[in-house]
Amino acid sequence: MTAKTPLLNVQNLGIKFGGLKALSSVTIELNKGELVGLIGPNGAGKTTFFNLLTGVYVPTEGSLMLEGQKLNGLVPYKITRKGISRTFQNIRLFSDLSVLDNVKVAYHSLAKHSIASSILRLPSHFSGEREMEEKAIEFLKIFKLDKVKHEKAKNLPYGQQRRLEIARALAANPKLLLLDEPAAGMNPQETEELMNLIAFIRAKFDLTVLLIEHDMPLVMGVCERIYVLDHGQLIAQGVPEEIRNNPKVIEAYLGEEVS
Ligand SMILES: Nc1ncnc2c1ncn2[C@@H]1O[C@H](COP(=O)(O)OP(=O)(O)OP(=O)(O)O)[C@@H](O)[C@H]1O
Repeated sequence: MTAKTPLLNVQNLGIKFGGLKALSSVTIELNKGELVGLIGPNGAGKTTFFNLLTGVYVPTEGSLMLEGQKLNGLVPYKITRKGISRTFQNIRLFSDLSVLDNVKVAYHSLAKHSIASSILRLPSHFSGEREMEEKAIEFLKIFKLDKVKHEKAKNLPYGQQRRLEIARALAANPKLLLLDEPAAGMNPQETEELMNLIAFIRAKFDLTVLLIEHDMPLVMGVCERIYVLDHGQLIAQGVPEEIRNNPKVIEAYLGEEVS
């Protein structure tokens, strides 16, 4: 990758569902290390964009490149291995597994020890397991979840479940982390803590982050740049101050306050 190659390069991306163009000609570039927001009114196409980036949907137009490598047509687990992880708008944890196991599952997808060594219980299986557990616990400490590591995920309070989802996404060792409304349902104090946590993990893990969020103070406070979608099209991009004052953005939100 040359210095000028963006980490993520999305050109003229689009998808149709039957007659509906859910996304049309979307061009977005993210440079390594950036923390960027993706906003837009309900139904604008934000989650569809994440689903295209992660291989859940296959684009009907345009291209997707990560570090200069084409992602179009790759299945989700291959895209995870290439370095894109996500969280979901509606939390998707393994609710009956422990907090620790939820994070270890993400490691298993990347594990060096083979399935054969696991089945045969070879020494490499045990050292792999130990290493995985140690790393998982390290992550849980960062997210202040180590004390509840043996709890079932479903028994955690909502804010902790959201943090666990991010911890799990990070365990897959992404270059690009996609967060889909991570502050949804959080109270103001939890939201503030989350903002600080996102900034912290970006620096610590050398991440690039793309954040979908309806909480405008959060987006404006934490993101360096923002893209705005409306009816499947990109209507604005810029630094928070430009977005706040952009008439197209204000109109798209139909009088909703962009504070
Ligand atoms: N699998 C699908 N089949 C048909 N239409 C779909 C599908 N997925 C998304 N859409 C449509 O695409 C459009 C964009 O939806 P999307 O969920 O991406 O919006 P969003 O910006 O994430 O909205 P919200 O903020 O409400 O989550 C909507 O009209 C939605 O109904």
